[in-house]
Amino acid sequence: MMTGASGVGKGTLREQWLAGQDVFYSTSWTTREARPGEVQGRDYVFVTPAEFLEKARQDGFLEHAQFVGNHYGTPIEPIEAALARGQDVVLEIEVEGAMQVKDRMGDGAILVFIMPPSLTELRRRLTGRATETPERIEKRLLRAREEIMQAHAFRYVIVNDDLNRAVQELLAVQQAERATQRPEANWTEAEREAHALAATVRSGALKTEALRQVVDS
Ligand SMILES: Nc1ncnc2c1ncn2[C@@H]1O[C@H](COP(=O)(O)OP(=O)(O)OP(=O)(O)O)[C@@H](O)[C@H]1O
Ligand SMILES: Nc1nc2c(ncn2[C@@H]2O[C@H](COP(=O)(O)O)[C@@H](O)[C@H]2O)c(=O)[nH]1
Repeated sequence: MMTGASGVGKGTLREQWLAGQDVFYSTSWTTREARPGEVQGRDYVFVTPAEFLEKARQDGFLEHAQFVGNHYGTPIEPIEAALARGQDVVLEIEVEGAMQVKDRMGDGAILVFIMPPSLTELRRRLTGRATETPERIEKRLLRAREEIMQAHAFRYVIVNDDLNRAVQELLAVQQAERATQRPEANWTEAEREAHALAATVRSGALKTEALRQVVDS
């Protein structure tokens, strides 16, 4: 599961990371307006607040959260169906929902936080994407500061400065996590290399001071 601030590049990374892979990407429900070019059922299931709240009342979400004035949630049924088919499931969600997944699934969920190189760069990316008003960009950046300070709660932290390197790190995490389900003696050389690379992006040694430097930069 990928989490991190809005505009850090989660969607961009996900497209490159999962290209050609047989995994299930969970399409979220949201109450926000569709942006030009977004397609109902592909980018999101766009619903009214009443429809969203009814689904939540029926326990139809694995997690759900409010983000800058809108509801977002991961519908549980498609995930259960994908897991029953034996597919790995990928979520791309904000931090409050990611915390809910962590609480609910424990070690069963592989949690990756995507970190921006700096808040200045995050602002540049949100502005460059041109999907939000200046006011909404400021609200998303405020939320980003809180989200970044929680990065250490996730198993891996990958900095999305160089996109290609970040994709390689995501692939390594995926390969390493799959390998750890088998005895180490049976790992291939590629799995050993992936494990070593994944170890460099474990969140274990992350200090609050380092997170503060990102939000102040
Ligand atoms: N490594 C990178 N270097 C420079 N620009 C990047 C990089 N990764 C992504 N971007 C750009 O940053 C912008 C935001 O990326 P993207 O939409 O993938 O973010 P996101 O985290 O999925 O956002 P949201 O959570 O709001 O959906 C896009 O314009 C994208 O092209
Ligand atoms: N908790 C959840 N967060 C989600 C979900 N789907 C997307 N998101 C995150 O919301 C913000 C804003 O998204 P945007 O499309 O309006 O830019 C971003 O961080 C998304 O990753 C979800 O199902 N649950």
